[in-house]
Amino acid sequence: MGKFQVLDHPLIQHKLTIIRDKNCGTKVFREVVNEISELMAYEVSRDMPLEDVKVETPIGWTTKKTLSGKKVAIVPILRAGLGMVDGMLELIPAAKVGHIGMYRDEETLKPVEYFVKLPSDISERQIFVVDPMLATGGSAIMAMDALKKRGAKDLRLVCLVAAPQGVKALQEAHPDVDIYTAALDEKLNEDGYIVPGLGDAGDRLFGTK
Ligand SMILES: O=P(O)(O)OC[C@H]1O[C@H](OP(=O)(O)OP(=O)(O)O)[C@H](O)[C@@H]1O
Ligand SMILES: O=c1cc[nH]c(=O)[nH]1
Ligand SMILES: [Mg+2]
Repeated sequence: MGKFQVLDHPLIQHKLTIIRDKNCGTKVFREVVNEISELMAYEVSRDMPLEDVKVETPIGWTTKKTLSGKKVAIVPILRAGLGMVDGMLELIPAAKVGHIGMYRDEETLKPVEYFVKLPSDISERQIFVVDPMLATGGSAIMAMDALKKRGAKDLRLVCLVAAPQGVKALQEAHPDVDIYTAALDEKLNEDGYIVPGLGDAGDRLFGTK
């Protein structure tokens, strides 16, 4: 089973509370999602492998560490995942960015895929799929299916708020995928929204309804 981790650093918890507030407007929502994503990038990259490298400081030669692992791809699930890309890129600036377009049918809550564009070497990259909300898990599962179909192997999901049902469904469908979230909330309501959650993340990021 993949790792499941709640990244509950005090700064992350504080910032998440700011965007849960229904009176938080689009500008602040977008800025704070960006800040949380940057903090999460720091946490989810903790286990990146290192190797020794020789470096000459102004004082002399030494052997120190440098990143040695796979190259990274950040893959947002459109639209809401886009809000997490810039924050991740702040810390992992050489990452390539793939896109998976998906929306949830409002009646059935089933995801509908409408766009996939990935780096050509996706099978060799460590992949961070980003999406603020893991609700029923349908979108994340379909995104992982789409990635694996195109050769992706090393997959992690980074989200802001997860529902227990979504975590369970994703773990069952893709037991190899690690899941990182800033919060594990209580449940889903009858419309498939996370309770207490933060509402419709895409609408709040982009000012739509
Ligand atoms: O776990 P699930 O039940 O599949 O729900 C989560 C999905 O719902 C939201 O996207 P939405 O369908 O609202 O599309 P949007 O980002 O374009 O608003 C969210 O960003 C996730 O992708
Ligand atoms: O609470 C939820 C559930 C799905 N998608 C959202 O944007 N919010
Ligand atoms: Mg939405």
